[in-house]
Amino acid sequence: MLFSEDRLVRRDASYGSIEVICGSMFSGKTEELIRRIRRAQFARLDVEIFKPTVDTRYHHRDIISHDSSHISSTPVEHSSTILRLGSTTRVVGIDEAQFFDDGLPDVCNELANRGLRVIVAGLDMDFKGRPFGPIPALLAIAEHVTKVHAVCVRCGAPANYSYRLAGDQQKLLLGEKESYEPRCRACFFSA
Ligand SMILES: Nc1ncnc2c1ncn2[C@@H]1O[C@H](COP(=O)(O)OP(=O)(O)O)[C@@H](O)[C@H]1O
Ligand SMILES: Cc1cn([C@H]2C[C@H](O)[C@@H](COP(=O)(O)O)O2)c(=O)[nH]c1=O
Ligand SMILES: [Zn+2]
Repeated sequence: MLFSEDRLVRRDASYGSIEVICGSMFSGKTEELIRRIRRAQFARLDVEIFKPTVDTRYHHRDIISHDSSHISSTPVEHSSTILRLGSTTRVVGIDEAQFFDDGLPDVCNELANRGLRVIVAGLDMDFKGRPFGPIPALLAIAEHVTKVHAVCVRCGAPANYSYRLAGDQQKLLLGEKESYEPRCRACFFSA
């Protein structure tokens, strides 16, 4: 089902909401985040977008999808910095949220309680299939959750796992196709 924004048009509501877009690598999280942000911009709402400074893969500032869509963002070290928003900001986008500290859910709650629409995108699982960073807590407190799927590179089924090709065991390993493959459950666990 396509995500519907019809319920999000009440501009005078005193409370906002949290939306989470999650899934594996290559599942379209960033594309979906950019799509929602662009629609908010078409509605002439002030938007601010953040990403963690640790994600410097493609560009220092921009958020760039695997299909080269891009949008400007502000890299921040710590989630609390996101609270220093402009007073006219109505919509906040956050990409690669799995890399943020555990304070991110509280930050999102505070923004939503101030009346902002908060849209968060991030990996729900790491390369071992374990919940990743603050994403599980965000899934619990979000009003709206969208899980998107890539295409399993082995069998073509919907993929919800990010299989790491490299042997490194540390949680943080930036990369794309040279280091990771989106895989379905069967292909992930039978590797
Ligand atoms: N195996 C795959 N399954 C789906 N999309 C893929 C795959 N490999 C490459 N892509 C590309 O990745 C794009 C999604 O990129 P992106 O939004 O950056 O994903 P994510 O943020 O979830 O990693 C797709 O539109 C497609 O062009
Ligand atoms: C699974 C997994 C991923 N990463 C890194 C690899 C990429 O740089 C990003 C995810 O980017 P995407 O926009 O979702 O494609 O995260 C990691 O560091 N550790 C992992 O376990
Ligand atoms: Zn598969």
